[in-house]
Amino acid sequence: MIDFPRSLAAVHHRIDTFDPIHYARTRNFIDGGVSYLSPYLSRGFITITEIYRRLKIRGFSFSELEKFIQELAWREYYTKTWFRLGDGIFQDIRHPQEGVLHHGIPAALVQAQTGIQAVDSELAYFAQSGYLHNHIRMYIASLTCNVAHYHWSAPATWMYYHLLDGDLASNALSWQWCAATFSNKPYYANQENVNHFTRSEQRNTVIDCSYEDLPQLPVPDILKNGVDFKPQMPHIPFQIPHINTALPTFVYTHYTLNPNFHTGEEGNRILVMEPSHFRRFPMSPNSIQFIMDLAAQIPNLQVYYGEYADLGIEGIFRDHPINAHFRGQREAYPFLAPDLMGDFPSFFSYWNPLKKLLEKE
Ligand SMILES: Cc1cc2nc3c(=O)[nH]c(=O)nc-3n(C[C@H](O)[C@H](O)[C@H](O)COP(=O)(O)OP(=O)(O)OC[C@H]3O[C@@H](n4cnc5c(N)ncnc54)[C@H](O)[C@@H]3O)c2cc1C
Repeated sequence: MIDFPRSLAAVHHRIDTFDPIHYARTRNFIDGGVSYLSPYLSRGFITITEIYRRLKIRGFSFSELEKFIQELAWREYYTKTWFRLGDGIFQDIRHPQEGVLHHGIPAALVQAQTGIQAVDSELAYFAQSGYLHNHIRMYIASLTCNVAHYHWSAPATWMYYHLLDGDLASNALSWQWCAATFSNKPYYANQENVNHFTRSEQRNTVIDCSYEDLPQLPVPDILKNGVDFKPQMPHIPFQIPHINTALPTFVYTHYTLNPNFHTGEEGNRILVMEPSHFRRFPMSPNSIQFIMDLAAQIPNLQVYYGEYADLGIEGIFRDHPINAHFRGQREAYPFLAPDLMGDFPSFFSYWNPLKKLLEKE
């Protein structure tokens, strides 16, 4: 099981030993050279800009970095879409999901019994690991939305709950991309594809057929039984933070938990975890513990489990859709190219101009 260390030094070490060239060749394989940086990115503990700078310092050319930066740009694109649409990302974006027969989650997912060994072996310890390879996430979404015809929303909530890298934009929009409510066609993977990228040789599963036949399949019996998802509410001790009103207050959220934020400046530091948010978008005890462990790396950070408005302060914080309702001093979100503005209706309408700017640097 992959380890996610909590210290900033360990995260820097992970970036500094990452091989973007090997990544470009192998990222789609279950044993490929992926970065395992997503939990830190989702929590804002490191930013894409910081990663990019560290890789540039190591002397990689843009073409050597391109595949990895392009993947990071997907995260930026999804974040930008969240800024643009707000809560609209939690509904079918372009058009309703076609052919929906079920709501809820296939019980086979929760029980790790889809019959597809490469998927089940990852699902079996997903609640402990808090991580799934991107291709496994895509297989799960294909199976759930396009083979078993469940609406994407409840399965996305279940996956988000367990992921240490849970990011509402990357999550909802990736599910919507697979379910074709945010893309042009549904994503399908058959057993041959699963076997290739997971280095397995399984046959006779519910998806062991051609790409012509896969969309026509009746819902496999093993995926018919749906369950409702019953998350646990986080247990975070309620504490009224001590605030020195003579000093500025730096406000963090579980999406903007950056140790470099106004580092070295004197001030109050408060991580705001809003119960109203966690009731709507629950996270597992493991994910909450991960947030607490990262928060502990920031000196003098007080954890406040309560509503921001009830603090009665106007803090200084990094702009993010999660804190759209905060009052105070909003500082720019650290995008790779802060001046690149626009609506970007598709990923490539964002990536093409971004690539041009980065190539010039
Ligand atoms: C159904 C589904 C749900 C997902 N839910 C989340 C989620 O809640 N949080 C999350 O961070 N990512 C999510 N992803 C995207 C992606 O799977 C993870 O970011 C990636 O697997 C994280 O592992 P890594 O850092 O080792 O990836 P790497 O392959 O090393 O990628 C590096 C970084 O690029 C970005 N990236 C890579 N692939 C994608 C992608 N397909 N979409 C968006 N960004 C990408 C991420 O920031 C990632 O950390 C989801 C994908 C799917 C298909």
